Amino acid sequence: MAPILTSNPTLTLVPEPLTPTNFAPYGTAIQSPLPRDLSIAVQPSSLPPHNPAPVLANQNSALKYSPISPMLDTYKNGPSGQPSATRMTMFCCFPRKLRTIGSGTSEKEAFDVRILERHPYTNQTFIPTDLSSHSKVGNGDEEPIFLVVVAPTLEGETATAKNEAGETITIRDPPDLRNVKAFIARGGQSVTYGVGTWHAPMVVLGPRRVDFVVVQHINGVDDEDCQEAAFGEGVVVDLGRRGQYGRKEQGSAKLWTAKL
Ligand SMILES: NC(=O)NC(O)C(=O)O
Repeated sequence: MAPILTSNPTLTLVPEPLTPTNFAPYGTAIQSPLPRDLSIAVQPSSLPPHNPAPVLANQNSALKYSPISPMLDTYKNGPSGQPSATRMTMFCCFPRKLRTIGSGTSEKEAFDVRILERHPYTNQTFIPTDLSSHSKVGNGDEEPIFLVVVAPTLEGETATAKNEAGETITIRDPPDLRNVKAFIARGGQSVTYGVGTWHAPMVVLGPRRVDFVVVQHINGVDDEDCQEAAFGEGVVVDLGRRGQYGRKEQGSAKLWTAKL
């Protein structure tokens, strides 16, 4: 069981659409730099500048962008000195249960963030499989989305928590629970959590399961592979009206329809 932090903040988060820019402080948001309707491999020089610049590959039938996200391994800084290896895993993530907040016409759905975790010596990439990058809006036929919840690290600080045995322990470099952020990601997007970035276990929202290929490093020492911090019901993601997952009457329809 994850240690439970003794401080219990109250915070309501309205998620933003995930973009490479707004996620940059926490890692990398990966998405195609090309418009969806580009169906021939054009000369790279005819495209807007991009970093990394694309090159033609695969008998000129592909545009290759490399590197798109780093694969970082800092286990050499871990106390055990245990060697690490690159690991590819599949996480089959089922839709999460939501809670109703408000009442009557202002009734909304909400997700309670009750736990954050981090990988202090590796970054970690979640790549959804079987998710169309063409998310539809509407009842019944919409694609699932996933919620990416992250918190900055209070570097060099400690927080008090209770472990399973009820003992008081300290968590080093704990999450800054006053500055948690939530992002909505959709098909066509992947996410790399930076080394040591606090994040919620993957949250899939919508009608069906999403399977993710996950790439990271691992050395088999529990506390070096994954650290967790649990807390009470205070951190809530406001997902808007029922079935809309953050899509509001105006403006935030962009959550679903934002172009790459
Ligand atoms: N992010 C997530 O869903 N899970 C992990 O980070 C994990 O390693 O368990």
